[in-house]
Amino acid sequence: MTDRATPDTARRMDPARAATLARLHGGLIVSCQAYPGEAMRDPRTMAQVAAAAVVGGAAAVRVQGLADIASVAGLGVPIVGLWKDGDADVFITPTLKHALAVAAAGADIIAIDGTRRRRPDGLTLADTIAGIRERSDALIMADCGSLADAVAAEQAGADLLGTTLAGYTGERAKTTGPDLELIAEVAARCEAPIVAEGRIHTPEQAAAALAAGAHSVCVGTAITHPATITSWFVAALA
Ligand SMILES: CC(=O)N[C@H](C=O)[C@@H](O)[C@H](O)[C@H](O)COP(=O)(O)O
Repeated sequence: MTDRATPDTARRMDPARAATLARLHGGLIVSCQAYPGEAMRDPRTMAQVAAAAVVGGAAAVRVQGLADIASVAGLGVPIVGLWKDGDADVFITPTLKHALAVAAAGADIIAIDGTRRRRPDGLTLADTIAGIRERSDALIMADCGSLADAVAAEQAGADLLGTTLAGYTGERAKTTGPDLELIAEVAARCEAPIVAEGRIHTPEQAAAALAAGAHSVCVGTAITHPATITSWFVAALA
């Protein structure tokens, strides 16, 4: 059985990147994102939300947009950065150019679209990862939507495999909670550490994601999106 705490990929890594990976192991990544037009969409607000998450024990934060990434520097935890751009299917850090900008803004881990879909700049995922490696020391997290994506992303050289896009690409049903089946399938097939992400709404679901084989767990909405959380309560009262 693979020792997922120290997979081969981490053993081959330089010490700084391996240390960042080790800090995430068994930990909670809190995704702090506000969406276009929302009241909390302000880098200062997101930095305050991220700071509160760190006080609560977050092992890392995940933030969207170059200004937000820069605003969380100095929190003392690794930053997973992404840049959502465009209306096409591939919108999470869709191109090499976006990825390099995310690294330059201060991300320790660049979250990129990790699917097998065509990317807007025409590069393959492997080309994109190679281009990032040439110019940046950041770790690379592939946001995947299926087992086939995860297998391909690992082959392309991703350091972390996220289940972020499960239920959003048409390859998997959108489960009510986390896609635990996918986490287990990826854990059985891949050696790279898995970040369980997407629709994890309770501490019990977070623990179940780890038990299914995830290396770490990323929670967004249920911690940092008050409009949605409020709507859950309002719906329960109806
Ligand atoms: C699909 C997509 O665009 N996911 C985004 C990725 O960064 C975010 O909108 C999610 O909030 C994040 O993945 C965390 O997931 P959840 O909010 O379900 O805990």
